[in-house]
Amino acid sequence: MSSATSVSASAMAATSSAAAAAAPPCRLLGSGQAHLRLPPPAASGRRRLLLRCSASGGNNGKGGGGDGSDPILEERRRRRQAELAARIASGEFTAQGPAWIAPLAAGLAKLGRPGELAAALLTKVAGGGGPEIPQAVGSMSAVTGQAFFIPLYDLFLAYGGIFRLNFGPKSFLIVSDPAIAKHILRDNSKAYSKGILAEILEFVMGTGLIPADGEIWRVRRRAIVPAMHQKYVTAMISLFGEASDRLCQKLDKAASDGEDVEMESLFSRLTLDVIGKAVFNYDFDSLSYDNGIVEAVYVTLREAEMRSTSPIPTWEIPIWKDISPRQKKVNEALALINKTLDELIDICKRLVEEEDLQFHEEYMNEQDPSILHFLLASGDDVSSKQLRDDLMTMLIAGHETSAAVLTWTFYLLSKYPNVMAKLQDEADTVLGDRLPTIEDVKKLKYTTRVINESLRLYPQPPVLIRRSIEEDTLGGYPIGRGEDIFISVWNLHRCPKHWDDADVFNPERWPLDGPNPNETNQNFSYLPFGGGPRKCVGDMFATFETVVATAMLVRRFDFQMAPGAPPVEMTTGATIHTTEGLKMTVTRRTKPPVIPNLEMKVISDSPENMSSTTSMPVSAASIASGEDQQGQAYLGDSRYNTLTD
Ligand code: HEM
Repeated sequence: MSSATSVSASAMAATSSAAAAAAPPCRLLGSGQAHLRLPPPAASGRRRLLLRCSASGGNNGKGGGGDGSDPILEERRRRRQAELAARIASGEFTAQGPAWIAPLAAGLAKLGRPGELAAALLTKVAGGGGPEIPQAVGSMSAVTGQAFFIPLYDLFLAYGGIFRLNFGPKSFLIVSDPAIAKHILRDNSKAYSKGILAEILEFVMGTGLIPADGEIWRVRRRAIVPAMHQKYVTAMISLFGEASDRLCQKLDKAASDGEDVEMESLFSRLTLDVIGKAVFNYDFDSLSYDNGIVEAVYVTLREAEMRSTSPIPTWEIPIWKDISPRQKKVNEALALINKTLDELIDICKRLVEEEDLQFHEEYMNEQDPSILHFLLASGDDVSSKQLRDDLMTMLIAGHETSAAVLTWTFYLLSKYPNVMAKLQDEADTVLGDRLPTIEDVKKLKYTTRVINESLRLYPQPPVLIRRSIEEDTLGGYPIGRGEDIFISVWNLHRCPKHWDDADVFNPERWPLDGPNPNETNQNFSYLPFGGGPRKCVGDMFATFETVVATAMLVRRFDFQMAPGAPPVEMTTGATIHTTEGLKMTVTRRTKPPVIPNLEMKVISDSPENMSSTTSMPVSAASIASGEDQQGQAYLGDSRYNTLTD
């Protein structure tokens, strides 16, 4: 078990202080040995329905792929699940108090120590009132020992699409219902901020697009999204191909030398190299070297993860934060990254001044197609600090996510050889030995479905975080301001009510000629890139990137779990990591003859066959024009301006 994924007494103690109101989500759900007790759920119709779902075969949140192929993991998972189920059934998790208690207690707790005591007293004495939002209170031992989003699944099956999770005076709403998710993310998004997420990411992303709220977010989103226009994404295909080819060369050597490879770290390097070039035209070349800047990026990323899972916010302790060797290292890393970004911004400014290109909607400098170049050429009136925040945000957002998608895709492929064989057939037919073009990518339909399905089983990130900044009604329950909310994408993507064989990796569930699955056509049961105005700006980029890498790798190699590889279990940072890496044996494939498949059709460009912003050129065009396929605009349009005004 990773200490990063359980909740500790100190974490809960931390949550009860004003400082900890700013604590990161995983830290709060976080790590340790404390005991969470959740109340018997209100006997609502919804809960009974979901309990039936559970009996129909719900998940499990097992480590690894959910295929039951590792008997040790399976046994461990079964034991945990049985223990949690027994505790839920015993009523240990069910609070009797009315739902207004927890928000009131949370408010009191923010008033300092006396408020905390009053909150604890209130929580203790309140009981027996008419149950409203199903509540879970108490100790956390039942949910320790695994990534924090996993036990939330069983609680969801027991308590329903919205329930409250209380730790002492701190409480969270856990949302796993598509209609409620849609309401928060899209229909009433103006009533929600990024809350805890913004607080924890501030040190590294500042007011970049992910943590930013309100006017800053609106202005920055309007500036950045147009940079990812169709021509840009098309140009990126070559970049994806070249970077993937460098990884192939590395694997080729490993195959010759008979060495096993740790694919998770290689995918991380692949996507770092890609995003550096794509965002600010910097070649980290991390697949070849470990230079200072690469190390600085990883120090910063690990720090962000540590802060989101640590029970004690040591980085906030006066004096200690200045003398701690760890914080010193982080500060040095950040200083180096900032210096490098400042230099890149300066170089790019000079290039823009010298160039003779007219700026237009699909402006792109062929030598430097980066987002930074587009922003500067567009005359984006922004401070260097804000520009750095934006670049850093995209570096992180577009790096770990894509790496995690590739890691779990290859893990799944190692467990499902029939899928791997179909994938290889498609790559042989479409690609041969060429680097992919945009036309090829459109033909890699099965590969796209494999990525769609991998993202269903392993959403990155597994939870979305919001805080209510206005009163609202969720699932029929009134909620106040200041509620911290976790939308469990993991639960949505594995809900047995919505998915047949929810835990099975089955790319065939998405017909090849059907629309590309997205939150709109799946009615918010499928949210791989979020939804509403805060939807991922890099969805199409990331889909193409992972499709190209997957197709090129399986075209050249067979992948198997290495003999004696550690079991693949999950732990969380911002995305789902493995606990001990993904150690694989790669073998060169003997090339089968390429038989052209005349049946192979290009994915249609017709709007009804497209995702809202994922995947294909129509989508790119619509992003450039600020619209999705439903004609809803995502930036710079009156609808979302109104929402954020
Ligand atoms: C497979 C890879 C990726 C996945 C699964 C992914 C997923 C997501 C999700 C779920 C969100 C919504 C977060 C929320 O609502 O709280 C998001 C937002 C975002 N993503 Fe991605 N992302 C990926 C790749 C990328 C790439 C490559 C970039 C940049 C090039 C990027 C940039 C962003 C940004 C800037 C936001 C914030 C948008 C806003 O708040 O307006 N992402 N991403």
